[in-house]
Amino acid sequence: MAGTTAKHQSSSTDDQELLDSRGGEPGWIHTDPWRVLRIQSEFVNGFGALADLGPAISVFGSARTSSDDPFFKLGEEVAAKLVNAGFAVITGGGPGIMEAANKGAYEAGGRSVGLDVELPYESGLNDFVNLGISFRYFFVRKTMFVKYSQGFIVLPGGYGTLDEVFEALTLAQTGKVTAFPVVLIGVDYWAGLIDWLRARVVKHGNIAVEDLDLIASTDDIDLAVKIMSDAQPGCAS
Ligand SMILES: C/C(=C\CNc1ncnc2c1ncn2[C@@H]1O[C@H](COP(=O)(O)O)[C@@H](O)[C@H]1O)CO
Repeated sequence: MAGTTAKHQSSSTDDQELLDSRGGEPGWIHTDPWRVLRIQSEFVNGFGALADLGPAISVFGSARTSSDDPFFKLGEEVAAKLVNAGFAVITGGGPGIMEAANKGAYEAGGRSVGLDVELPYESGLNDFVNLGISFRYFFVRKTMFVKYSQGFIVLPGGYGTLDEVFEALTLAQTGKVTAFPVVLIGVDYWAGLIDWLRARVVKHGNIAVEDLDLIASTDDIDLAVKIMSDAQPGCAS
């Protein structure tokens, strides 16, 4: 079987120790209040490192995309175009689409940010990050993506990518973030999901039909970058 599944891992991470203690050893439960200090320090480090980043767009997508996949090239190209449009590029700092976007941003001479997370199977920051921060906790890192970017561009991916998409959509739907475009690159890849949202989720009344407008889907990376630029404060178009 391809890939790595956390349940088969013996090494633990701070995230796992915090979250995965159901019915478990009281020792961990008693240390959780103290863990708050460590979590706090992650927020402080992240806020400090990213405070002067300027306009930025996060680019997401599969950690498993290989460099010969056409979406890897698209990830590079869209990141380079974001840099040329005046944005820094933020990714999860890992392999696959993250590496593609960091490569595109780095080679275009832009800020190429990697927000890495401690995983049982370490991959570390890719070689194209020029501002890297490592996090122990997924939820701290996720705050940084939303707080320090003005929109998300999303290439094909799996659970991690879907989590990032739906977090942004939930925050936009509930008004926690405004003017926050989410553009999915790869019309064919995403069509099934968008069809399902329309045919089932809207139909059952679980989202409003207007909530679909929070998502754009295109194969045109120039359009994706334009959507990001047009959503910026002060943009006249
Ligand atoms: C799978 C492998 C390494 C994983 N390394 C990661 N490093 C950093 N960020 C990651 C990693 N894996 C997932 N993420 C986050 O989720 C998104 C991709 O998840 P998906 O399930 O692959 O779609 C990505 O945007 C990251 O934020 C070894 O190859």
